[in-house]
Amino acid sequence: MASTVLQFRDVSVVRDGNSILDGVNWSVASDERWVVLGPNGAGKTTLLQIAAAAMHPTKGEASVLEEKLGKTDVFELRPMIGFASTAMARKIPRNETVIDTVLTAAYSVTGRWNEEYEEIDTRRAQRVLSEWGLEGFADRRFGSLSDGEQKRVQIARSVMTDPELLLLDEPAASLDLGAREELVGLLGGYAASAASPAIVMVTHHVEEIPKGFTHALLLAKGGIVAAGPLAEALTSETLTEAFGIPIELTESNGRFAARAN
Ligand SMILES: Nc1ncnc2c1ncn2[C@@H]1O[C@H](COP(=O)(O)OP(=O)(O)OP(=O)(O)O)[C@@H](O)[C@H]1O
Repeated sequence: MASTVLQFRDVSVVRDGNSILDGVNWSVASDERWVVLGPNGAGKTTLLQIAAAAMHPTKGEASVLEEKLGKTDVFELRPMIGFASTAMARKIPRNETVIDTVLTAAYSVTGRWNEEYEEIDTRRAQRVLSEWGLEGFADRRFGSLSDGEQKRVQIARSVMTDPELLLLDEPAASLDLGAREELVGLLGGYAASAASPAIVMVTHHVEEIPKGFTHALLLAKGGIVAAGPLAEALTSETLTEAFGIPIELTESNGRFAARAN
């Protein structure tokens, strides 16, 4: 049976007197795959920071994996959350090998030092690499990889610990068309598996929504414009409202495209 992995009740985040998030009510179940869309500055990354137990709401209440933030040890919670973002990627040493980049997730560190890894960890890291199309890359240096390969390593790292919640902040940003399609295809396969955790992916482009994603959250100015099953929450009307320009959304075979109308 599905459990609730995220529960936001009236969540607000205030910085310098400005509401970055304003009264957000949102819940995510373990079998759901969410895309989060909205204009620059809408609060998407802030929302993801709370979901990652990396930030507390200023007001309201947020539960992550059924633990209330502020009343739980976030250091116990975080290993159960996979998080891939550009900020995270910046912490990975350029000369780290790909296998160590993935393996070190087991200790929540970046940069291998003196940790001891079990054979089972190494085997799991190798399996995860092959699942993300990275066979043969284990001994390559992270800094020598293409953007597309680096993005896949970051995701492989974030699923290494078998998380119960996977957060992806713009995983396809800066990728060329081929690399994007490869990544979106892999994410679609991952999303379709019942063994995969709940997924929340922030993106700027509806073209990057993989097949198999089930729900959408549209944010604007820190508030929710629409939230729910994809077919209801992601429409020309909701995109038009969120972005403040007339937008036409089209769908073909489970993939989306959008342009100004
Ligand atoms: N620590 C902070 N202090 C003041 N303002 C902040 C702080 N962190 C974020 N903001 C502001 O809050 C707003 C929302 O930021 P956030 O990064 O969550 O938006 P976003 O939707 O992810 O934007 P983008 O699509 O550009 O990445 C922005 O206007 C940002 O400048």
